[in-house]
Amino acid sequence: MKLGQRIAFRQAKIILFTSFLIGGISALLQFYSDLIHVRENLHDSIERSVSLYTPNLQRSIYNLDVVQVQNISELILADPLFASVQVFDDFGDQIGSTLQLAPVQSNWLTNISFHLLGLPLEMARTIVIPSSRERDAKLVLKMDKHYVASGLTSRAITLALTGLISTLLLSCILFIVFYFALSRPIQEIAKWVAHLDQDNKQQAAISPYTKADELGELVQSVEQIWHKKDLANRQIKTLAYYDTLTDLANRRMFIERLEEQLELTSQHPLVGAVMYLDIDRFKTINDSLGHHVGDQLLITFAQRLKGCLPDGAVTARFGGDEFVILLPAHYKNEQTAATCVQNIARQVNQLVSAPVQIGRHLIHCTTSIGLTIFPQSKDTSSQILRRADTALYRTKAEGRNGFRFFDVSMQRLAQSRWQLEEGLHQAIHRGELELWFQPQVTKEGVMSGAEVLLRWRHPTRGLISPLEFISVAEESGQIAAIEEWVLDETMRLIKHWDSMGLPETFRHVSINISPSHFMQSGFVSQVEGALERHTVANVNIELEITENLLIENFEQAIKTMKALQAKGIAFSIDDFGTGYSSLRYLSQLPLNVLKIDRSFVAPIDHESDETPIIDVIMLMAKKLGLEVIAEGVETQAQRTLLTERGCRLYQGYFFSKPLHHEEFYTLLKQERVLLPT
Ligand SMILES: Nc1nc2c(ncn2[C@@H]2O[C@H](COP(=O)(O)O[C@H]3[C@@H](O)[C@H](n4cnc5c(=O)[nH]c(N)nc54)O[C@@H]3COP(=O)(O)O)[C@@H](O)[C@H]2O)c(=O)[nH]1
Repeated sequence: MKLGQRIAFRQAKIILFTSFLIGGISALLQFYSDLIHVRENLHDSIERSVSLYTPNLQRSIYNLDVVQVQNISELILADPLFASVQVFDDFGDQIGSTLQLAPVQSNWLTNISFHLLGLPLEMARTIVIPSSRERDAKLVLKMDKHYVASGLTSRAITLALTGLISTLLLSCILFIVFYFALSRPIQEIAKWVAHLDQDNKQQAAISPYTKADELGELVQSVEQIWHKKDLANRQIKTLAYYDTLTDLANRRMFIERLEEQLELTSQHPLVGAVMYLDIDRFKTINDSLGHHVGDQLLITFAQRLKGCLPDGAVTARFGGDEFVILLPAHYKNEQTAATCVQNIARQVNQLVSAPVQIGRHLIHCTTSIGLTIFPQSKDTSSQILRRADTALYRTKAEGRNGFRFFDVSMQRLAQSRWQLEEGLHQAIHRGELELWFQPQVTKEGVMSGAEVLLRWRHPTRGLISPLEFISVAEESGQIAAIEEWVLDETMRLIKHWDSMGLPETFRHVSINISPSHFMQSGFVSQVEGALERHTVANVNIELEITENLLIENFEQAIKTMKALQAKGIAFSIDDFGTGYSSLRYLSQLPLNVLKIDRSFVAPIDHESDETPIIDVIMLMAKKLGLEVIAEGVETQAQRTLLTERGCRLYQGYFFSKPLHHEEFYTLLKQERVLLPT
């Protein structure tokens, strides 16, 4: 900072100016009062001298005693006030005169002082002579300018000097007092604040001023503001680099660390690894048990992960249930890295699979992991992450709860999956989704209902099976929108067919519902909305759900089912027999139909004896008062056996393959018996 800008400098200037102004004014006042006083004294002295000698002078002039007159003149001149004395008689003749022998020459200072005193240089006094009638005698006195003014001049000089010295002294004292009381503390506070601004924590701890005055309050306020700012800074840093839910690193921090590792591997022949993982069926757990339970599960998952990783590993959460682990480049070669990473992944799979108690829910979850080693040629952080993510998808596609290393063929699969996901976003709006129906028939071959099966007529790839895109829709969160379209479109079609006429034997239509969609909070109102938009009078709507969904989310499922049952919706369990449902569970659910899974029907032809399972299913259905439908019936032998076991409804290629809705309606209108001849 420049000297002129400093408070102390400006303060010194103000003090000097003020002291000089006040000192000057008081000196002038003092000088003026001295001037009045000196002037009065001079007048008195002159008057005294004149009045003292006037009677003798009068007498001497009257007596024409020239010698005496001269003597008196000299006596008057003895008074240093006068430079010369002249006496004139009543005839105007000078009869006495005297003057100083060596008068001191006056200078400009005495001239000014004399002028200020306001005295005439020469003054004449009348001396009355009693005998003379015509005129009076006269005493003419000339002032000694130097002597008369010297008192005032020296007084003025003394005043000016003492004023100057006292003003300078006062200024110095004031400056020192103000400097130590104000300027210096302000300077120190300013220095302290400047260091605070550089986030200097040590500096913040040393208070520069502790007195309990306004500056002390200022320092306290600054300290409080700094602490708040420091806290906010730390919060911003935490938000920028950490995941708030789990306290793990976030994507940004992970990428920075990964790039540091890439830098390291470019200089040293070392190998590291990245693990990409997610919790299997997390979306279903989250949607069905609520976000609070989902959050608790993520926190527990994060803690378990941290507990089983080696020192130096960076664990991050990228969002949702996506976790990524960086194993730093410590390994000497790819082989060692792969073995270690594999062991860690196995450990993670095991640890995570231990059940988690959250409130009253005991949650069993598993994890899928994708692994990759780095560096590979011209690796970047995003390429490494993409490789690990691709390997994760492979793990999921191959049945979840495990781990896979990335290989090149996965890249192609990931590419095509990504294309599917992108295309699905547009499929509804572009009218690429189609409804197909597969007849469900009685043992007499009469079509009593149908299952709605979705198809995607892709602009370049042709007809795509739901087997290919339903899992993509589930994983990318598009399933609810797609199935909402299926619900709405099915009911619209049924209403339309009903208005054109439907066979009386055709009584129900079943629609597949994905578990993650079924467990969403808005599901009931979605179905109600579709029912309201398209009142379907003569055909029952049946929703097909899977066993595992019911077991995992029993309370929520039962609530949803009951709400929809009240609106006339029926429920069937798809793929029955492949899950773990018990009689106790099933008896509590508002179910209507059990669908025997294709995997129990197919072996009938190969003489493998699955009939005990079919018998048990039939028995369970009977006990629970449920209808049974066998799916995947392809041969007469299968049909015969199922009929013998008491099954009355069938679905399968033996009767009809799924048909485009227009073709299906044509078939339906024919009211044909669907039995191959
Ligand atoms: N969540 C939703 N899932 C849906 C929806 N639409 C279909 N799907 C499910 O996709 C899976 C594959 O369906 P798809 O390719 O249509 O296959 C169905 C039938 O074509 C097939 N089938 C029927 N009979 C036979 C047969 O005799 N042999 C044989 N090999 N296959 C046969 O089975 C599928 C129907 O199975 P299921 O639903 O279990 O009754 C499938 O799992 C569909 O559920 C949708 O809108 N949402």
